[in-house]
Amino acid sequence: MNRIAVFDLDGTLVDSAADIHASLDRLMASLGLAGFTRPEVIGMIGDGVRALVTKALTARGQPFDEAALDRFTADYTAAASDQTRPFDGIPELLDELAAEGWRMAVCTNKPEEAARKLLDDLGLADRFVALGGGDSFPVRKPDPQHLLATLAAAGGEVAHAVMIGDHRNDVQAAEGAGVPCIFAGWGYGPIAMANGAPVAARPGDLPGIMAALLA
Ligand SMILES: O=C(O)COP(=O)(O)O
Ligand SMILES: [Mg+2]
Repeated sequence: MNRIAVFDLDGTLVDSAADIHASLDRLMASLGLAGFTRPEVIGMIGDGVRALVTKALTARGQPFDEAALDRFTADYTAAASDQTRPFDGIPELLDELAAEGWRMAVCTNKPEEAARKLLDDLGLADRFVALGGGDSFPVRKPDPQHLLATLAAAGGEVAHAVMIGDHRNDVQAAEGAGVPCIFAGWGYGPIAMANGAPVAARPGDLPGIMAALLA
């Protein structure tokens, strides 16, 4: 049996809000616009960088600006691991799953270059057999093809896969792909986004729930 766990990144594996916040506030300051509170930024994470910058500019009454998005993406990619760390219990979880023979992949709406650099900087890159970023394929979460393409790149099969994420986009992508999903209760999305999916309160709860879902 070739069991595979597909993880979301922001709010699931890593606590990345501080670096996203810092980068976004640098962009806003460069445009002469007011920054945001941490809860406001967390509420804008989940749909990728284009959506993030669009929401931020809209909140300040500004139209979308492609050059601003490019500047944000470059700034954030360079700074992605300044303050970002794995959530408590994640390194141990990845060790445990690897020891149990799980293969692991990442399916994130973060741009692939920033996601790869972040996992490299945190020493986690070699844990994952594939990474599907927000710009790796023509579509991204909540489109199930993002998850299915990541699974295919990892050599995994729907029947032996579990998705773990903290946003409705993760739950919807998994549902559309026919993959069971576990909601990361420690992440950025309100629990209501689980929409009936089992909720793990902490990373250490995952192996038991994952095994039960694939039993
Ligand atoms: O970049 C985002 O907006 C969200 O990224 P995630 O899919 O890893 O949570
Ligand atoms: Mg997330």
